[in-house]
Amino acid sequence: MSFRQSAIRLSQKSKSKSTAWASRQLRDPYVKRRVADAAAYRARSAFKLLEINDDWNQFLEQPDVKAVVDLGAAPGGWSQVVADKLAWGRGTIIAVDLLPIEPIYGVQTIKADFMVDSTTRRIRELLCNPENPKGKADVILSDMAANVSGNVAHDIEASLEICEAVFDFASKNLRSAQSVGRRKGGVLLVKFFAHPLLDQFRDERLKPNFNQVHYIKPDSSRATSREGYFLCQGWDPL
Ligand SMILES: C[S@@+](CC[C@H](N)C(=O)[O-])C[C@H]1O[C@@H](n2cnc3c(N)ncnc32)[C@H](O)[C@@H]1O
Repeated sequence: MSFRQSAIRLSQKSKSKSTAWASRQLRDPYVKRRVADAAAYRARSAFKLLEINDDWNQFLEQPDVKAVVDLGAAPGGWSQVVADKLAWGRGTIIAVDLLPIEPIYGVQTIKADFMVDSTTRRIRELLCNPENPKGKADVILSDMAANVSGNVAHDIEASLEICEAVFDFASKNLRSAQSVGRRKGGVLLVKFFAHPLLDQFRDERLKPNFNQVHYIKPDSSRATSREGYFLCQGWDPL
């Protein structure tokens, strides 16, 4: 087959792929809701956080929750949900992403790579204020995901690296259940890609250090995706 024929085949294939994507988008109830909703969230992923928060004792709405860090936040759907739950102005919300985030009232944004030390230092500086002199976070959210490469081993390794870095950050910056006086105080919600190595991460890192750890696959997360979330409540370090 000539190069031209192959190119035509490829373009037909990618056309049918993009048609399939478009028709899936049109059928997706969460995309429909986002388009129809007057308060339109910036991203479909906002519905995942709304669903998880509703299903798990509204952890974002607890009166002692005053500082939230949202990692991998662009375009800002989760931060919009958090700003809403924290009544647009109560407390500190810090959103971090490699990509720019359009301003959201009540949210401070950092455009940087979370995986470098200067970014975690910057987050800590923003968390520290007279009401929160120790600069602790009550909730840390991570929807961070590296670009999918198609190479499963590489993608799993990238997910594990992100989860480890998020856990390390949480271990230094999350308010403990004891200091809040609530068994479920100090919450980490972190996205991962399903693999036995991530189960090991949950068993060795998360379970010994939180009072409760749940595996969550929200209804609004596509069934075909390997993504899941660990919801960890009650930071109680060993
Ligand atoms: C699924 S999107 C997040 C969607 C977001 N929760 C929302 O509701 O709008 C994942 C994000 O992780 C970000 N990301 C991936 N690696 C990152 C890193 N090392 N540092 C900061 N952000 C990162 C990507 O740029 C991307 O915007």
